[in-house]
Amino acid sequence: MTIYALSTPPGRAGVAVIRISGPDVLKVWKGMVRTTAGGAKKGKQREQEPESWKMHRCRVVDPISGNLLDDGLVVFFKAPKSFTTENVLELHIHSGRAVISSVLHALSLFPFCRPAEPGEFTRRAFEGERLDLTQVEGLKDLIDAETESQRRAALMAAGGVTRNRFEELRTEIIHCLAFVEALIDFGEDEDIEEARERVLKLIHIIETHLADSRRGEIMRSGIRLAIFGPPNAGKSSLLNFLAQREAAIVTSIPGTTRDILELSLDIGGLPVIIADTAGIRKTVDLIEQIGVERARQLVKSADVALCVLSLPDIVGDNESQSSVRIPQSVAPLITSETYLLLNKTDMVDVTPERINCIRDAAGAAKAWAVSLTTNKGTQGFLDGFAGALLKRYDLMQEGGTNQNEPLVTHARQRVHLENALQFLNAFLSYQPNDVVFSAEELRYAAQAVGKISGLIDVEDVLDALFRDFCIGK
Ligand SMILES: Nc1nc2c(ncn2[C@@H]2O[C@H](COP(=O)(O)OP(=O)(O)OP(=O)(O)O)[C@@H](O)[C@H]2O)c(=O)[nH]1
Ligand SMILES: [K+]
Ligand SMILES: [Mg+2]
Repeated sequence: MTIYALSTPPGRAGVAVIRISGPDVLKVWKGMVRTTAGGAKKGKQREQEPESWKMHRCRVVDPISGNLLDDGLVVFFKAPKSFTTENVLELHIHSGRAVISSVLHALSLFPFCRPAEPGEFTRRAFEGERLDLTQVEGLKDLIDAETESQRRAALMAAGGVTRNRFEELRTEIIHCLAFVEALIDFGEDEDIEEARERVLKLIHIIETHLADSRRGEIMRSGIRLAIFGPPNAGKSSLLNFLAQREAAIVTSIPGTTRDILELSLDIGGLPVIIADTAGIRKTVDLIEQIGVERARQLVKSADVALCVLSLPDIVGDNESQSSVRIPQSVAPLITSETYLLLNKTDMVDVTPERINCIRDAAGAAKAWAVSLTTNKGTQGFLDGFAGALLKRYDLMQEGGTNQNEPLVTHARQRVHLENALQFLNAFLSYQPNDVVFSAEELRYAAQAVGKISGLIDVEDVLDALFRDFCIGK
């Protein structure tokens, strides 16, 4: 069936693109497109196949009445060199409600045409093996990308870089398998050691990919950042500063924030889902108790935790570390990965040495000092905090290559990769003389990685590989 859909957002704009894909695209061309190219071609247009991958100036007409619907441009993509691998036609028309609906209505008059389902063009691209699943995921992520880092990662996946990296892993497993199968047929015992060493290396590579702290998945969905601390430290003031608007209520009454308030922000090009929480303290107020418990849970489950402390409340008069009083209620939530924001420097200022002292006393990763009312130090904090997040999540920033970018960006990919790892470990657990059974494990491992792309059958590749093998190896 030939399918069609408006591929641009509906509404008033310069241009709308209607995409048509399927076996009968040329019939649509003949019925609705009148190119305005002059000369000899004019009369022949109805019979000839249009020149592919070229913009043609055209009039778009109703296929039955021949009435003019709009004036625009058309491109024909000849199969298989099109997005869907089928014949594709793109009508570039004026983006107005009536223009679009008249052209869509005209398309519906063809008995062989129907409106496309959501994602159907991409599905056809997958079925035509134009895209594998990692590219389909990348394409979806590209459309959803809201920050620079998301755009870059999605583009890598959509462009096939991710696909190639998984394919390299799979090819290496298949090489190991081919090696073991050759042993079964013509085996010499020493060779099994070589196969085991190659599998060990592979295990190491896959383990490294899996030990990425879920960076790729976190970057795609957004880094979950929890702001926490004692009441009145300035947590909600911080949220408002980061959001650049009065999103949360700020008052001088301790216990103002009770529920969790979440916002999505872009910090240094990274997607961050930031949460303001209730000030953590012992309280008899039932509602506040629930808020405090929610805050504790959120801090524990967040990707990044930022503790806000009020300087006048925590420092004594003398400069020594022993004079720092980290409130009992928040101290257990501070870990070596927690960031500290020391607020209210307008009331008590601190030297950089003193900041480091407090950071060490609290056992935190990094600390900055600011005044959220006067804005002193806030730009330095923002730069430093963004830098710390970039270092933690986005290796591309540090003159990195594609190889540094996390390979796994979807939970689905992780599951298959973990399965592959199990099969490879199972291969090693066999006695060296159990070659026949252990080979099966390699086959499963290759299949597990193959499921990530969703395209290829292991047998096909094995056949192709063996064809290139010479007897004796
Ligand atoms: N002097 C001074 N006061 C500040 C500063 N930042 C915030 N405050 C004040 O501190 C009080 C508490 O601020 P909030 O932002 O509501 O503090 P919070 O941590 O969200 O408080 P709870 O929601 O009650 O836990 C308010 O009166 C703010 O105006 C600062 O840098 N200097
Ligand atoms: K408050
Ligand atoms: Mg608050």
